[in-house]
Formats: sequence, structure tokens, C-alpha cells
Amino acid sequence: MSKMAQAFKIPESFPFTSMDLSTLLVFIVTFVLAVRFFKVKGHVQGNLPPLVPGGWPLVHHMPAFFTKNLPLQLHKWAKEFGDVYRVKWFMNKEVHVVSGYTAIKEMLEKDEFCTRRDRYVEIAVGGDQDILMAPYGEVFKKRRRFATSVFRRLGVKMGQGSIEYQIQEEARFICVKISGYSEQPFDVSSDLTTAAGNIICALVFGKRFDYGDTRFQHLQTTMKKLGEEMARWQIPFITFIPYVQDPAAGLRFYSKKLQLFIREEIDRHRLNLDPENPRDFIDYCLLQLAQQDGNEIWMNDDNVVYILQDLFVAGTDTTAATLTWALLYMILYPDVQQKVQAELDSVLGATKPNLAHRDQLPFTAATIMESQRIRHIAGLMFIRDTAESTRLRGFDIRKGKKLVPNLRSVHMDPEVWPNPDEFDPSRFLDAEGKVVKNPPSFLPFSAGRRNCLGEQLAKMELFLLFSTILQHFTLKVPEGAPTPSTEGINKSLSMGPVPFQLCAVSR
Ligand code: HEM
Repeated sequence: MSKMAQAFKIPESFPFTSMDLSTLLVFIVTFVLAVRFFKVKGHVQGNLPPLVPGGWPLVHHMPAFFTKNLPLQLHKWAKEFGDVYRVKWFMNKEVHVVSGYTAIKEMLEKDEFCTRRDRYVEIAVGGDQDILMAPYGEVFKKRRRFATSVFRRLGVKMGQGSIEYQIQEEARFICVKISGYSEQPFDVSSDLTTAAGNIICALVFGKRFDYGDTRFQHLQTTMKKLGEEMARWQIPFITFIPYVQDPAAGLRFYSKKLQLFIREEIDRHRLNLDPENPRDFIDYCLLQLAQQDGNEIWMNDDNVVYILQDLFVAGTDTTAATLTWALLYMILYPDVQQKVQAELDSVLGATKPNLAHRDQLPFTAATIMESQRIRHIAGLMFIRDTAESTRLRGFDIRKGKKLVPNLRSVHMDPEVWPNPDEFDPSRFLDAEGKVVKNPPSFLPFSAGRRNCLGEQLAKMELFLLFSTILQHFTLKVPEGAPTPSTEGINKSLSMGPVPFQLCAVSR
């Protein structure tokens, strides 16, 4: 018998005389596990949101997520389990789903939920090096404040010095492109992506590209591929699946390509930077880099690349997908299209639309808003992380828990929007026919401290591109073609319509 076993030898007078060393070890292990179990139970205690019952062993609710319309499935559960509930994914991983305007607004406005997490998008945007995925804190605030002020200085505003001219130019170019289809069927979404991409180029690089420019085409292809890679990881829960191969290889590859393009432009800008006359977003970044004092570095050379990449990633497909939905609804609701055109004709005649016309074109503005309500491009907004344990709608939410706000439940709430599946722009007009200011239960650009940085720019683009296209063309379903579906599909970070074709007849 070993010395250790001798030391543990149970005296014969001990009641369990048969207890030997291994029994004792089993006893200790069981005791430790029991203590741990009760400790965890104790920790979990509190008013947790309800857990959706049922599910399969190991994979829990996972099979239910493989549906064509996940926001709809989550919305159905919300009706049963309330505005904050829990679902489980592979290996017991939990996600909190937040639904309805009140709960989502409360969530978006709490600092504790202002950190966004998405493992795969983080790979593309350099982890926390940018704005989009930077954790909520001082560095993030400084970068965001900087970007907002540069936007303003570059003309993302009403009045003098507005970027409106560049957007109007882009609207003119897209109309020329559409004319070129000679009323034959075409897919408008790719032209809208080109237009939206070019507006970001104007802002960031200080120039637009001709549609045929090979560098621009290369940029467009890279963006498209990057978007497709991001779309593969759009189902929030999928990021919990352990992988056998590197699923982010494509993301890495295409984001590096986009970054290379941006770095080349930055190098070009360095050669002829005039500190007295910054021309574009890159120039302002270079001036900021030169100014920063060593103690307070919140932006370095790499951050500049990642922030510029954000503007392309977050600012191209989002705008293009929203406009594609709006034009799709015009061919599905020709009476609404006619009403928009009648308003444009009576207010503008042959004058090209500018931002000052927005107030005089309430039905046109309301039609854009209704498109954003009925088909939101970010049905499930970015996943948020709980930075500190806190409460939401009276429930305890522990640090580290993931939250998914379901925007469908806000925009399709029949209590606020009767017959939510009906496309009806008049919902956004008041009794005097003016656009309702701050409509309830409407969050196309989100809210709180992480709301859309490009909201103003996007609103300018949506209005000018939509009104210019409808001023010049009547859009139709091609002769003999089936009616396009209103199903959404994630082709990038945004949800756009299933590809469809339309014909544009000159007016
Ligand atoms: C119709 C077009 C657009 C829509 C519907 C849209 C919508 C959104 C939404 C829903 C978010 C997420 C908010 C959240 O997590 O709560 C967001 C974030 C963001 N958007 Fe947009 N967006 C659009 C256009 C743009 C444009 C044109 C830009 C820039 C050029 C832009 C830049 C950003 C950035 C940088 C963020 C992250 C902000 C942060 O984390 O602080 N977006 N957008």
C-alpha cells in the first residue's frame, strides 16, 4: 500500500468501513460539482426573460431557425413569450430576442447594450479598429464624433456647401444608364449599387468614377463578393456553430482586397495634401493623424483604412437595397407610382429635384418611408452584447449576454400599422397631408448612440435618386413576366428583394 493510501486508510471504527480511497474521491468530486451547480443556479436566479420551451437535445431551438423568414418566426414567438425572451442554440448558447418598439427603444438607448458583436463582421473590419464594430467607449465616441463632423464639413447637410450636387449628378448618370436599356427588362439593383458606391467614392476619395472605369469595376466586384461573404453569416445564431474549416477565409480575402484599394487611394492623397483645403474624407483623416498628440491616439493609419471601409460596407448596399425595395413596390402598386409622378410633375415640372423640394413633395417622401417600413433592410439588427449586467423591461440581463433586436416586430405591428402587409404611403401623412414628424414604431436607421452614422446622407440619396428616376421613367413588370416576389434575401449585410427585372418606359 502506498504512503498516500495509508494516510487515507479508514479506521475500522468508521461507520462506512467499506469506504476506500476511490469512494472518497468520488464523494469529493460529487460535492464540488454540487457546490458549483448550486452556485451557478444561485447566480442565475433573478428575473430572467422567459425561455422558449421545447427544442431538441443538444441543438435546442436551432432547427426552427432554418426558416426562410427568421424575423417572422421570432415575431411569432414574441406574441407568445413577450417582448424579451430567450432562445437556445447549439450547446446551450443563449440569445435574448427583443421585440416591439418600446422594448427595442429601451434597449437601444441603454449604454450597456451599445456594444455590437459579430465574430465574422469583426474579422472583415479589423476587430475593434473601426467605428462599426468598435466597443462602446471613449475611443469609439471620438472616432464617431470625428466622422460625424467630417460628414458635415463635406456637405452632408442642407443648404450651402451641401453634397446634394454630387448626388444629383449621380442621379443623372443612373438615368442615362437606364435609358440605355431602351425599355427592355433589366435588374435595377446593380445600377443602384453602382450609384450608391459612387456617392461614397465622391465623399471618401473626392471623385466619382465612370461606370466603365476598370478600377471602379474592380472595387464594385470586391464589394459584391465581400457582401456575399458577410451574408453567409447573417443568421445571428450561426456564429455559434463550431467550424471544421476556416469559414472566414473569403471574408479575409475580400476585405484585404478592399483595404488595398483604399490604401492606394490614401497614398495618392498623401502626395498632394493641402492642409488649407481638405478635399474629402481621406484628407480630413490625414490631417487628424498629423494633429494627434501622442497621449491620446484613437486613430492610427490602420484605423483610417478600417473606418473608410466601414463607409463602403455600411453605406453602399444599405442605400441600394432600400431603393430597390422602393422601386419594386412602385411596379407592384402602379396607382401609388402614378400619384408620386403626379406630385413630381405638379411641383417640379421639368426642374430637377433638389433637397429643398422635399417639403413640397410629401407623398413622394411618404412613399420612401413606407418602403422602409414594409421591407426593412436590417430585419434583425446587428447583435448587441451586454457590457454590464443590467435590466431590460424589468428582466435581469447578465453581462456578456447577446441580444437580437427584431425590427420586423416594430414595423409590422398591427396595433400601430393596421394591415401591415399593405403598401400604403398615406400612413406617414397627417390630416393636412404633411409628412408625420417622428412617426411612432418606425426605426429604419435605429436609435440611440449606435444609430446609423450615415442617416442624413442616406435620406438625401433616397430622396434625390428615387424622385429623379420616377420623374423620368414609368416602371413596369416586363410583359409576360411573373409578378416579382416581396420575399427578402440577404445578398450582403442588408436584406434586398429576390432578384427581379423591370422595364423603364421614358416619360
Ligand atoms: C438607407 C440606407 C441605410 C440604412 C437603412 C441604414 C441603417 C443602419 C442601421 C439599422 C444601423 C445599425 C444600428 C444599430 O445597430 O442599432 C446602421 C449603422 C451604421 N450605418 Fe447605416 N444605414 C444606411 C446607410 C448608411 C450610409 C449611407 C452610411 C455611411 C456612409 C452608413 C453608415 C453606418 C455606420 C458607420 C453604422 C455604424 C454606426 C455605429 O456603430 O456607431 N449607413 N445603419
